[in-house]
Amino acid sequence: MDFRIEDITPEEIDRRLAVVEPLTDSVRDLVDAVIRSQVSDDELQAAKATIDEVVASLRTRQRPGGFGTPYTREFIGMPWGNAAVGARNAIAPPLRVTRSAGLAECDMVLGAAYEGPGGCVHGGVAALMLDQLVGEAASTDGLPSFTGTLTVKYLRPTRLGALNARAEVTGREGRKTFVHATLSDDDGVTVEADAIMISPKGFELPTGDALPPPANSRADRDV
Ligand SMILES: CCCCCCCCCCCCCCCC(=O)SCCNC(=O)CCNC(=O)[C@H](O)C(C)(C)COP(=O)(O)OP(=O)(O)OC[C@H]1O[C@@H](n2cnc3c(N)ncnc32)[C@H](O)[C@@H]1OP(=O)(O)O
Repeated sequence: MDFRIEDITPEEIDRRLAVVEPLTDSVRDLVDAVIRSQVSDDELQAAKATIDEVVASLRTRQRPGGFGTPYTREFIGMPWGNAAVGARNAIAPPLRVTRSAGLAECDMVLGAAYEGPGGCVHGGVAALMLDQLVGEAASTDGLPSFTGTLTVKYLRPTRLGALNARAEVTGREGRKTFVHATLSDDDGVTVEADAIMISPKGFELPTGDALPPPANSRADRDV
């Protein structure tokens, strides 16, 4: 796993986020536009040529592998490639998670890019959102955890649109943390999940303190 240190200041994090967040938003918009566009085939082909040019320019200098999760010396994480929260990842809705002891919560809007059954959220996407939330709830006491087991129960179809996700720690036993999570629409819970999260053996934070909130967005940095 990539836990590299990047020795940068909070101001430099903000500066980088101010550049990449709008870019990622535009790519997100592009994904949605491609799915829902009703322009002609000629216009679609012209769009492809334009997009290919942009991709080629971005590939002139490229990091090998994934983005990883760099940390500052103050242990602020920058998981900007993360599939649920990453500031540089257009696949991420992105989730803006609020945390308190043993609790993680967020509102989100899942649009056309997250469709499984027609008009509904893909079951794997629902599991992805809940996996992130259980990870964040389990980590609020300072140690990161891996998902060991995630059991997902789909109670009824989740319509695309505005949703809320919530995860709460229900117990701890040695390195194991038990977490219950829900995904809800305006009418109540559509998906629930139970997770067993495991802290890595012998892992200690360099500071010995609780993790500061990760810097996934300028909104997080304002907290
Ligand atoms: C202020 C706030 C700041 C907040 C700041 C937040 C920042 C941070 C947020 C990050 C949020 C990311 C959220 C994404 C979360 C993923 O997506 S994680 C990726 C998916 N998961 C993985 O890839 C995990 C792969 N598996 C593994 O690496 C290893 O199997 C594990 C899970 C680390 C366990 O390995 P291990 O430590 O060698 O386990 P082991 O010593 O054999 O067993 C320890 C105990 O766990 C149990 N156990 C082991 N494996 C499992 C299992 N799979 N299932 C259930 N129990 C198990 C054992 O039975 C044993 O129990 P006891 O005997 O103690 O009762």
